[in-house]
Amino acid sequence: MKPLEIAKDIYWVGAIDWNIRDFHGYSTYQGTTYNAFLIVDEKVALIDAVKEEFTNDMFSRISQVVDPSKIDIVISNHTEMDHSGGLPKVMHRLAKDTPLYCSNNGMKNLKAHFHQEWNFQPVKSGDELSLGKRTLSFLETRMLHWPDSMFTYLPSDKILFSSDAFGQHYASLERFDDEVGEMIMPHAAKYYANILLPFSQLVTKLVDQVTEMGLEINMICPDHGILWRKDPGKIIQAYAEWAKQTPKKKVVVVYDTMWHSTEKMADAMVEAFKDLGIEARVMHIRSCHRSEIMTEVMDAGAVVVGSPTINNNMFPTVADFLTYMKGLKPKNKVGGAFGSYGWSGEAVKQVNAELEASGFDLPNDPLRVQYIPDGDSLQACYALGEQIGQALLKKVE
Ligand SMILES: Cc1cc2nc3c(=O)[nH]c(=O)nc-3n(C[C@H](O)[C@H](O)[C@H](O)COP(=O)(O)O)c2cc1C
Repeated sequence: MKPLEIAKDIYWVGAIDWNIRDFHGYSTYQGTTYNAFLIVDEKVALIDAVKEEFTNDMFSRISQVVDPSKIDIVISNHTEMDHSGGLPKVMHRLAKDTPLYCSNNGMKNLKAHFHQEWNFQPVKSGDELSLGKRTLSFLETRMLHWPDSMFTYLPSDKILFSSDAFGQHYASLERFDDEVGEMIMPHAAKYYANILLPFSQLVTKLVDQVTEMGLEINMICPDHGILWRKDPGKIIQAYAEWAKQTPKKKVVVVYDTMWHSTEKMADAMVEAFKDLGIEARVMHIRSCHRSEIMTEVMDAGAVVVGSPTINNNMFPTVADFLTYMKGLKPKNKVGGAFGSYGWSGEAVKQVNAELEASGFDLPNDPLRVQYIPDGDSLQACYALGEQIGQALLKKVE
């Protein structure tokens, strides 16, 4: 468990969580890392900590650089437990009056988490903190993605410690973008789609602000995954693009089914998308994790959702997905609802209402088919696919 010197006297002292597969409902099929950083100057500063159960890994790495009890300053960029969980053990090892720098909301949230009277030193955008030869500055990034979030910037080395922004859930021995190459981008996109998407307007503002400030950046150090040193501008540019939510000529067909009738309807609609030259992703909800589906939804111009009726309701997995998607507030999308039923058929209307409440453009009435679709019903599904496809093409023109 060695630390890694990422720049002179600046060390990655985080932890690798190879085996986590579910991160608050987000599928992390390649694990994740909790990145913490140590700056050794006249004063020694620790930026962020790790998830509670990885605290000993972090201490072991820190110990190879300095005695952990010699840390003079602790900085918390974000209160969420995957970064702050280790803080009580850290603070316990340090002198009682060791300052803990965080945003004002960070102070409130840390108090609400740990109920400790640490020596909080709340900071706001533009505040500076000298470590000796180096000086840190702070930039509040409220609601990206919590009220307490902030960045810490080190102008002398042009390093931005960006908290959760620009992160990815990806466990590896490699620490840098140039060591892993392009394969990291889908992980970064998934992270954006599932964590930052609802705050896209703020992302756009932040990117503009950073550009206006002329902040020079040689390296971005997020709190998860690999660090961006080869081309940090690339991930900033990707965020600027994702934040626009420009609809693509692509439709995501999301459905569940008990006896394949709703699936048959989905297949007929997909034929229409194919004939219109529209890219389609077909995702059966119990085969695809909701966070994978959201990654596909992010750049799609249309999402059509199918559900059979079960006990006068939509299928529970469909409700799960719709609730999840609604919270992530995707924008600029055409929607549609369809599904099979037996006798009362409430599901399709419910799905349609949820899509409407989530701000989708719904060019058509929802389509429901009793039991197993026949040729005419499949024709109707094809026609619905055509109409949704046309509306999508109009949107992306
Ligand atoms: C446990 C169960 C409960 C059902 N409840 C309803 C219901 O309340 N109202 C209704 O219209 N159909 C109900 N159905 C019938 C299904 O909606 C119907 O079989 C439909 O064709 C299933 O579509 P699927 O093959 O896509 O799952 C129910 C079916 C099952 C198995």
